Amino acid sequence: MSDATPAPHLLAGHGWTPALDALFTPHRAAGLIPGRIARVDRGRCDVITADPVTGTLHTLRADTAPVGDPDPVRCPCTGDWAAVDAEAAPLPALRALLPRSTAIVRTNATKRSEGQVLAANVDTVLIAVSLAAEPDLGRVERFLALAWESGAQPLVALTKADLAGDAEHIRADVEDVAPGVTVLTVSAATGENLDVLAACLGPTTALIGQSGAGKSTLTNALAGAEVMAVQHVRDSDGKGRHTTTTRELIPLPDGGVLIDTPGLRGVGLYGGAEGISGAFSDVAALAAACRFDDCAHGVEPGCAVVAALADGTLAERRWESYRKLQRENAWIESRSDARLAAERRRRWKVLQKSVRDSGVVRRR
Ligand SMILES: Nc1nc2c(ncn2[C@@H]2O[C@H](COP(=O)(O)OP(=O)(O)OP(=O)(O)O)[C@@H](O)[C@H]2O)c(=O)[nH]1
Ligand SMILES: [Zn+2]
Repeated sequence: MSDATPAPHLLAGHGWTPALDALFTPHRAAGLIPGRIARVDRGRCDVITADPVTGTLHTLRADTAPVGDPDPVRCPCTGDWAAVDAEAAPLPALRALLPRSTAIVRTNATKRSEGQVLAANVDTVLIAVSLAAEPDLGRVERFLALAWESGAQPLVALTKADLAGDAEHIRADVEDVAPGVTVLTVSAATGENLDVLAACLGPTTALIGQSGAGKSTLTNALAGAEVMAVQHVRDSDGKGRHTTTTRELIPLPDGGVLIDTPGLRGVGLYGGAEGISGAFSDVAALAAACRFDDCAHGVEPGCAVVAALADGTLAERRWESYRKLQRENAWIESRSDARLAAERRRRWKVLQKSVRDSGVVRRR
């Protein structure tokens, strides 16, 4: 090195930042090393660490028990940064998790009042929606609310564009329900827009969507390698189905990492008030323009929502979709663990903000 600037940290390509480095100081003093969790399964995880002597990255198999928590939302997950005790015996162990900047949390599919973290410390939430059939706009809105709630920037990829008759027309419809979000048509089969998509990704991107949306195929296309198993269904008997079951952190050729998540059947929001406001910023703006602050958008005079529904500026379908998500959120927030989790996320956000405001800025 001819100049005095320090070499970037070996984990910089995996999202390590000066802000995280500052947070890590006490752990470094305790002889621990930083690592990013690539996958978690049954009390163990794969954690990516850097060896400063050899200048190479290593994936360690580590024990997650020391950072286990009765609350599943606080348990280690893909994307978390951990303080790793590499010398622990019989195997390396996680000693602490760094505070999360963002987290995609949905309600657990089996225990509805419990949260499940799909990915942590994500900058971009890439929502894959297949164009093989007409997209369900309500489901797209639900994914968008989940994405906005995480604290990361959503991005929509309409996949399998090669199979759609009028991809541009559908894209315009989806864009209408996604204020503030870029919506791209892509095809892993033809390569359409893959370069544009790659340029839109943040340092860490999590890919979410329904099973069969083409997430693993897109991951492979973006990674430029066969890193994920793709569904191959033998036509005769429907057997031989391989779908994504674990989350993996995959480095991308132009820098940054991608987290593929298992296909989601249903997306239950988990403390989604901010997410719903983000996904429905147009509706929130209308509601703010009503004459009365406590307008119930029914019979009140000067209701901007009713006026927008009457003149068609706000679609009846979208208004109903908004109200449905709000009702669902009211129910889930009435559950104490969800409420506690929402409070905790607010505290994380405040902490992250104070880290950002201290002048050490995250790469965007
Ligand atoms: N024609 C076409 N087919 C595609 C494209 N991308 C994916 N597919 C097909 O869509 C099917 C599902 O793709 P996957 O990548 O396995 O979908 P997934 O979202 O990862 O599914 P899960 O792992 O179950 O969540 C496979 O048969 C792919 O070959 C595309 O761009 N064009
Ligand atoms: Zn109103």
